Amino acid sequence: MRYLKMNGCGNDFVILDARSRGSLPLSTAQAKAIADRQTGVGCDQVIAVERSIRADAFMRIWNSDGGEVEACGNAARCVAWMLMEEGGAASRRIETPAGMLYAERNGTLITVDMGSPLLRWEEIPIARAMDTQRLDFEAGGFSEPGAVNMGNPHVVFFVNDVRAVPIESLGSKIEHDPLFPQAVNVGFAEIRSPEQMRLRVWERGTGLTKACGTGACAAVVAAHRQGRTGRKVEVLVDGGSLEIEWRAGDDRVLMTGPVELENTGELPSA
Ligand SMILES: N[C@@H](CCC[C@H](N)C(=O)O)C(=O)O
Repeated sequence: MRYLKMNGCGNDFVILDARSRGSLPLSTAQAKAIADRQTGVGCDQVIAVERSIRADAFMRIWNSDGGEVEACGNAARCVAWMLMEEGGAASRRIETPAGMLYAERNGTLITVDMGSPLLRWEEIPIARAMDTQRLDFEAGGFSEPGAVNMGNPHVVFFVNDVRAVPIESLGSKIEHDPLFPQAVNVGFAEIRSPEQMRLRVWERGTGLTKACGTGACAAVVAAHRQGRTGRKVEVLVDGGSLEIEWRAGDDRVLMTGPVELENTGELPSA
C-alpha cells in the first residue's frame, strides 16, 4: 500500500490513503509496526485517510504505541494539504473521530479550524470535579496546569525555563497519573510575551515530539485563561513555529503552520 511520509513542524506521519478501499482497520500491532523507527517506516503517528460521505475525507489516527486516538492537529494540516494538492482546491473538510475540521491554504501555510476547546472537568476528562483553569495538581515541583480538551486531553504547565524541565521522566509519569482516566498529553510552556511562547509537549502514546498541534492550541487556551497571553500567540516548538488564535467571537481555535512532504513509498503487504 502506498504511503506519504509528511511532517508538520517536525511532528511526522505515515499517511495511508485508503479512500479507494473505503476504510483501513489497522490493528494496534500493525500501527505500532509501521511507526517503529528501527524496523518500520518510522513516525510519531500513523494516519489513515478514509472515505467520508460528509467531508472530503475521514482521518484516523494511531499513536506510535499503536493506540488509536481522536485528534491530531499537525496531521490534519498534512492531510488537508494532500487533499488540496489533488484538485488544486484552496479549502477542504476533514471528518475526524473528534468532529469536523475545516482547512484553508494561506500561501505556503495551512490553517485548520480546530473547533471549540472543551473546558469542563468531565470533558477533559479528569477523574474528579476540579477547576480546569488551574488544576489542583502538582508533579516534579510544577503545579496548577491548565487542562483543555482539543479533541484529545491536554494539561499545560507554565514554567520559567522549558529547557530545564526533565520532560522525559516527568512527562510519562504525568501522562499515566490516575487523575487522567484516558491518560493525557503533557505540555510545558514558557511565556516569552503576551504574543509568544516556547512549548514542548510529551505526547500521550508517543513521547516527546518536535511539535504537537493540538498541544499548541491547548497551551494558548490555557495561557489565555490564566491571564498569561492574549488570544493570538506564536508558539515556538522544537521543529518550528505555529500561529494559534482562539477567536473571541465564535470560540473556535485556528492553527496555522507549515507542512512538508518528505517522501513517498510502498508498505510491504501483510
Ligand atoms: N501530534 C498530535 C497529537 C497526536 C495525538 C496525541 N498524542 C494523543 O494521544 O492525543 C497533534 O499534532 O495534535
